This record gives sequence, structure tokens and C-alpha cells, in this order.
Amino acid sequence: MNVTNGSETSAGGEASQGAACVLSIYSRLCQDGPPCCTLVVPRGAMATSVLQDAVATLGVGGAEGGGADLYQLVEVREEGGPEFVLEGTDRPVERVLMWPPHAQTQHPQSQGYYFLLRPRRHGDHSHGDGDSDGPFQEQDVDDLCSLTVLSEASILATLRTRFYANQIYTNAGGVLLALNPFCFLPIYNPKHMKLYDGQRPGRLRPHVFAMADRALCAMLHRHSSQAILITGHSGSGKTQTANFLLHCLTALSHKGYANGMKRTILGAGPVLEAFGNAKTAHNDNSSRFCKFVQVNYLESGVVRGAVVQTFLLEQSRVVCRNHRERNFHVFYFLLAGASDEERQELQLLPPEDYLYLTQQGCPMEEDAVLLKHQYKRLKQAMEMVGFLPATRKQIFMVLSAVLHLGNLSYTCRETDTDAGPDVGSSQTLNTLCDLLQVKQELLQEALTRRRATGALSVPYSQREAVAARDSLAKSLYSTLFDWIVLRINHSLLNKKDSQDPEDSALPQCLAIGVLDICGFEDVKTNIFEQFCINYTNEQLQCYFSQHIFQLEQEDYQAEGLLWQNIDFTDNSSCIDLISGLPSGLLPLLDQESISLQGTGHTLLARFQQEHHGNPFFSATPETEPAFVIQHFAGKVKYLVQNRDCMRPSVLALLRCSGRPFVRQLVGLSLVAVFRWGVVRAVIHSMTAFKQAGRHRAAKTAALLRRGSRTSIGELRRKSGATVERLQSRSSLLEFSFDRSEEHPLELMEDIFASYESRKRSKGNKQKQLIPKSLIDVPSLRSILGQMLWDCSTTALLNLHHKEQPSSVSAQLQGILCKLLQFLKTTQPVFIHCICSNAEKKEMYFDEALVLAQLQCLDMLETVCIQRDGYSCKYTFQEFTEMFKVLLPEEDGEPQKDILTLLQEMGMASSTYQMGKSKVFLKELQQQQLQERLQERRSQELRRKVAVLQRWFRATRRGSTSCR
Ligand SMILES: Nc1ncnc2c1ncn2[C@@H]1O[C@H](COP(=O)(O)OP(=O)(O)OP(=O)(O)O)[C@@H](O)[C@H]1O
Repeated sequence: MNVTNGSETSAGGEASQGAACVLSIYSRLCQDGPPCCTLVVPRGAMATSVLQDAVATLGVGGAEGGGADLYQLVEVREEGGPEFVLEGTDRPVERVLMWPPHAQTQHPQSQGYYFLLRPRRHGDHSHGDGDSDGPFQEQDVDDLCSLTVLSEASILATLRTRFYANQIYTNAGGVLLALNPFCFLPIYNPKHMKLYDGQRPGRLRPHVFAMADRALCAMLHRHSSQAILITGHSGSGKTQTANFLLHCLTALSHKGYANGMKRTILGAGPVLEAFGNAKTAHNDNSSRFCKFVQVNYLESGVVRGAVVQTFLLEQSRVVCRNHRERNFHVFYFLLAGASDEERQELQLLPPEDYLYLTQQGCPMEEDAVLLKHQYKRLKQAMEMVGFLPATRKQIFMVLSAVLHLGNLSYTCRETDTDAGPDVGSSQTLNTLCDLLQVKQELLQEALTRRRATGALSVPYSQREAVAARDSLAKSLYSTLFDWIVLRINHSLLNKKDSQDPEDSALPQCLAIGVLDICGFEDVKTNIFEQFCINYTNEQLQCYFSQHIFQLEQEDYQAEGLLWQNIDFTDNSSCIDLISGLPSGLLPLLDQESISLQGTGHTLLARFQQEHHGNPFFSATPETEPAFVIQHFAGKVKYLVQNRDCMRPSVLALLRCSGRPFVRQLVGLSLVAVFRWGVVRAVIHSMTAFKQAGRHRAAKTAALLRRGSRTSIGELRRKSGATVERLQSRSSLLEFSFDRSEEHPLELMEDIFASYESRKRSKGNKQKQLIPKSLIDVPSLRSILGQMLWDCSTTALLNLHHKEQPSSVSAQLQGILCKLLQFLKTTQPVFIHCICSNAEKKEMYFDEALVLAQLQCLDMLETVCIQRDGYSCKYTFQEFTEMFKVLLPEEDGEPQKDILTLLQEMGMASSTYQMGKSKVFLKELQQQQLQERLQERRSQELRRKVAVLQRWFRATRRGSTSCR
């Protein structure tokens, strides 16, 4: 045994099979003893024996030895990343062999890959995982609707008990509640996925895999598309849940795999996360965009392709963010991980020299080793979804330009004020011109002057110039992000999808859509970005209410209850205020934006003029350019700002860039740019052929002169290789597509590992290009058609052209309209994620925080009884009390008349129509009394409570979140 201080022995009672490996095992609880032991473990040794040796070596097993059953062996891959609890029969050395090479021989904790010895948690039955997942016995605790007593306390207690028993999933009627444990439980391995495959709902414990299976089965049996909607606060686990779902949806895909499709779908996640996620106050890996992934299936259940759609990227994060938050991950990965050569080529500076990264007290104390590793992972993931090195370089060039833009500074001129502010430094300008391949005078002009009519231009004020600079940085970044999404979609395209471009409306085939949207936002300063996010939440809330309401109605009818014409609390008035034609806030915003006289003040004046007296709208004091909206989740104050758009002069400048990639990003029509790319590639190829021909002629002549012969085939092969090299230089065509055999069910790390080993076996070449059949205009049109938004650059950049481009709000409306259209064709499944504690502590249940989230979800707070247009709200506690009164313990009559009770609770206000409600409540009483008389009291009571709980869910306002 080799403890960190020196001694060594070999672990594992099994005969040594294959090479041995040195394992570092850390003890989480060890305060005084050695923090780590190092064991030499044969390849075939099982976790049980390694665990026993580790417990003995670390001396944590008690005086008599033994005690290994109190512990579990956990594999940690990357600090803060997934933890995998090993089962007794797992072989630790085999796990190590899937780690990156640098971690395989030595793995100190500081480098992120190691084993951990930790006490077995309450509820862990065997080594590592839930072999215990047989048919579920205690059906009643799986679904909150089955609780006999429904109260804040009982719901909270149930969730807490389940949480500490590692049961983080609980049903609440048709909604799955998912509590974030902040550590990876052993419930996501392939065995679990198989367990849930094809199981009847309710037979096994609630699980995210059960939801995936439910959606897949429903899709196959009903021949209709399905949707899974994930909601929750920031940091509650939405993205993680979406990732588990996608793993499961691609893994459960029946009857074999669509080759490399799974890897491409899963590889897209890390790429999007690097470019679209950032560290925030709530979450170290917060998604700053909404995502909708549509997995398309053949009728047989095989995955045939996928479409990734993103919207509402938080562009403002590129240039500023809240105190101690970070910019998008990719900047930090790049700056920490780039090689010296890349650093030079991309003209990178140390991170602390970039204003965009250092302002607002932004933390820079990141672990360089971790960031380097993440950079490597990003490059790997980009490779997996088809970006060849040359394309990656172009992407990083643009990122470097965005960072340098932030370093441009402006000073007011003392003389020649007509020339606009002075922009510097000249070194930064030079670097920018080099990176973007534009002329310096033109860049300087575009960043300091606005074009007026004709050839005239007007100088910016210093403030305007800074805004123009930031606007360029944001637009470049968001256009790059959209371009990356488009490219990912190209690699996910199936030939069949591109056959009829005219008929490409969503959905074309059987599909399961997974929607992960940013929750409701109310931050310190809410601007247009928050307005769009909250409007999106309003729309989805409306959909949610309508859908659940419809289900409730069906339930009532099935139960034979006479609850007809029940209205639900709908938020359509708020939606109407925001988007209704002709005078909703968004249409007014659009009108003012194109008006030459339009300013923040004129916009506010119009808002007030049109919506004065609207209960959902209120103005703020005149000194403040803001307005307040009463959303379903609360009041939010929005600041009116000038909207960003890429200035025409800047755009014209970028269109003249000497870098084709930059021209592509800002090109007018993607299809036109694509066609031009093909023409360019053909010209390159022809030139290459000509060159190869000339070489061949020269070589043949030389060979003939020397009297030796080279076969024509060989010469052809050589000239072909030249063409391939040249083709791969064309950024349009250098886009790989991997359709090789699939490994079974793996986590992301395994997928990376398997990708690397496959690559190694193929001589480290990344060579698979998109099949030729997909490099055509119909394919591109098909991708554009399937996406939710109009991703032609005109629309993306909000350009001002003769033909009016669609505005940001019009685009958002278009996206939501398409999304809702799709959702309406589906049978949706809802997952609501709940954050267990704000400190991100492992397995820690903060009751107050969980309760607050449940209240936001309206699970507990109010019961809204509505009938014939009259409504009344009760707290959940009150409602339970009401039930106690309604159903007394002993005699056959209620102890107290329910109406008296309501009056006592102060409910008899003018909005509450006693008469009508009385009829309704009497119906309720009679039914329950009858049931009680039938001596099925407890069973029926449970059923009735469940019915009522479903009923009250119909009126709830849905999830909210404050990022
Ligand atoms: N089921 C889970 N098991 C283990 N850890 C989890 C789970 N769900 C979430 N986490 C942990 O919580 C962190 C935050 O989760 P995630 O990023 O998915 O939240 P989110 O709701 O998408 O947040 P945001 O809205 O800010 O993007 C993850 O990085 C992960 O470490």
C-alpha cells in the first residue's frame, strides 16, 4: 500500500489482470489522518476490494478494522464536475483508463480527476447505486397528489425525506419536480436508463428518464410529436436536466443508432455552453440563452436528425454585467488554453489586459489548469460537431477582435471637434484591423461618425461612440453564436429533411422537443433583454395554464364531477398589453424605432397615452425613463434604452473585410453566401487541378528524363490530396460530419474519451466532411426553414434597409409563434427544477428556499376557486382547514358550514359571490358525504384531495425565476 507519505502495497484480492494502476483515493471526512492514500491496483480489481483497502489504509474503519460498508468509492472527473459512485463490481482502473491521458498515471485532486472515499448516504443500498430500483412499493409518496394531508408542512417534509433518501424526483400530478442535489447521484448510469425503458408510468420511482421514456412511447404509439418543457430558477438544474433527457432520448432510440448522430447531438451541448453560458451570482454555469432541441425520429424510433434552436442570447454580457459576474466562458477558456502559437496568431493579451473582462470587479482568480482543460474539451467538442481546425481559428479570431474592441478608448478633441472623438490606441486599432482585415481609416471613421443623408456624416459624442463600439462587439458576438448554431444544425441534418424545402415547417416528422428557457427575470436594472425574456415566460405560462386546464377538465369529466365552465386565471391581458396589435408595447416600440424623431421619452409618452389606466401597466415618476408591468409572476420595472443595431457604416466596413469568414457572418443572404462559397471552392479546386496538372507534367517529364516511371494512379492520388487540402481551406466546406458506429450509453466524458480513442485508431485525423449530398442549397434552405427564427443576417443584425428588416421584437414574436405552434401539436410533459440550497452545497435541503420556489410555482400558496366567472383565493393551509371542517372525523354532518368558515376567513368580499359558490360547495359537500357513507372514506378522501389538488394546479400561475 502506498500512502501519500510513502509505504506501498497492492490492492485488490483478485488476481492481477493486465497492467496495474496507481490510484489516489481521497477521504472527504478525514480531518486528522492522511488525506489521501495511493494504492497500486490491478486492472481487474473490483471496487469492493479497493474500498476495503482504502478504508484500512486511511484508518477510517474503526478499531476492529472493517467498516467498508459504511463508505462508498466515488470517481470524480473534473473538480465540481460529475461524480460517479462505483458499484462493488465496478473496476476502478477501467474508469481511470477513460480519463484524459494526463490524468491516467498521476491524478492529484488539484487536477480534477481522482477517487473519493465518502460515507455512504442514507438511502444508498449497495455500492454506489440503486439496485434498489425495483417496482416501487410506496406508491403514495411518489406523487404529492397522493398525500392524505396536503399542506406546506406535509409537502415540504415529503420532499425533504425523499431528498435525503436520494429520491430527488417527485411527481406532482403530471409535473415532475426535480430537486438539484449539487452532486451526481448514481441514478444516471446506463443501467438506470434501461430500467426505465418501456416501463408503465408509476411502476418505478419518478425519474427524468421516466419522462423521456414517456415522451418516446407516446410519440411512437400516438404517432404524434412530443415536447418536454423544463422550468425553474437559475441554478435549479434545467440545463443539467435537459442534458440527461437528451442522453436518454438518444440512447433509448430503438433498434440501433443513426450512426454518429448521438455524438453530434451531445457534442453540441458543450459548444453551446462555452459560447452561451457564463458564471453568474446564482450559477457558475448559467445558460444565458433559451434553447429548444428537437430530436427527429424515424417511425421505427431511430434518431434521424436534430435541430438546435437558440434565442434570446444575453448579448449585453459581452460588454458589461453585474458585479462579480463573468463574461461568456469561451473568452476565459481561450485566454488560458491557447498555445503560444495560437496566442501569437490570434494576437491575444493576458486576460487582465482586456477591459471587457476586468470591469465590474469581475473575478479572474480562475484555476488556470481547469480553464486549460476546458479549452481542450471545447476544441474536442467543436471537432465532434464538425468544426475543423481552420474554422476554429476563424471563430477565435472573431473572439479576439471582440475583446480588443473593448480596449478602444475615446477622448474628446480640444480642436477640430467636427472630426468626432479621438479613438485609440493606435496599437489596438492596428490589431483590430489585422484581425478583421479592414482598412484603418474606414474603421476609425465607422467608430466615430454616423452616416447622415447622402455622403454627409455627423460625429458621435463620446458617449455615442462608446455605444457604437459596444454595439459592434455585441452584434459580432451574437452573429457568431448564431452562425455556430447554424453550422451545428448542418451537421445534424438528415438528407431526407432537405428533400422538400418548401414543406419544412415544424414539425416535419415525429419529434421530441426539449425546451430549456431562462426563467422569469427581475434584476437590478431590467432592460429590453429582460422584457423579452419575461414576455416569453408570459407566453409559455399561458400555454401551460391552457394545457393543464384542458387536462383538468378531462379529469373532472372522467370523475363525473359537474364542474363545468370553470375559468382559469389567464394572463392574456398582460400578453395583449405587450404584443397586441396595433398598440401593444412591442408594436409601439417598433413604430418609434423607425421614426426619425423617436427617443426614449417619445416612446414612454406613447406607452402612457395608449395604456393609461391599464391595470397591467404603470408609469414611473417623470424623471425616470422607465415603466412597470404587472406580470403573472410579479411587478417588474423596465428602463427604456436606445436599442442596439449594427450601424450601417460598420456593417458596410465588415462586408469589405478581407477575411471571408467575417464577410460570411455579416453577409446579406446565407444562401447567397453559400453559393458564392461553392463557386469559390470550385475555383480553388480548378486552380488546384491545374496546379497539380502542371506539377504532374513537370514531374513526369523529369521522371521520363531520369528513365523511371510513376503510375498515373499515384499521380492522380497526389493531385487529389492537393485538392482536398485546398478544399479544406475553404471555410464553407470544411465542416465535418461523423456517422460512425455508436458506443452504448455514455456520459459526456465517456463520449469524449471514446471519440479520442476512435480518432487515435484512425491516425488522429479528423477528416469526415459533410456528405457531399448535403452540401447544397436545398440543405441549407431546409435548415433555415426548420429553425425558429429568420437567421438571414438582415434579420439578425436588425439592418436598416429599404425593405424594412424584421425587428428584434418581430423576430421574437415569430419564434414564439412557431414554438407555440409546435407545442400545440404535441403532448407536453412538464419538469420543474428546484434549487435545494443557494450555497450549492452537496445534498443540503434548505427548507426556506425550497418553500419559496414551491410558492412561486403556486403549488402551495393559493387555491383559486373559480366558477361562473366568480373567483376566490385561499391559502393552501386554509383550504386544508376547510377540508377538515368539511369532512369531520365522527358524525355524518360537517362540523361547520363551509360558508360560515369562508366568511370567518374574510372571503365574503364583493368579488366573491356567495350564492353561486354556495351551490358549488354544496355539490362538493354532498359528494363527499355520500362517499363517506359508502365506507370508503380514507381512499375516497385521498382521491378527492388529489382531484382538488389537480384542480388547483389548473389555476396556478406557473414557474418563475429570478436570475
Ligand atoms: N440532477 C443533478 N445532479 C447533480 N447535479 C446537478 C443536477 N442538476 C443540476 N446540478 C448541478 O447544479 C448546477 C446548476 O445546474 P444548471 O446549470 O443545470 O442550472 P440551470 O437551471 O440551467 O441554471 P441557469 O438558468 O442559470 O442556466 C450544475 O452545474 C450541476 O453542478
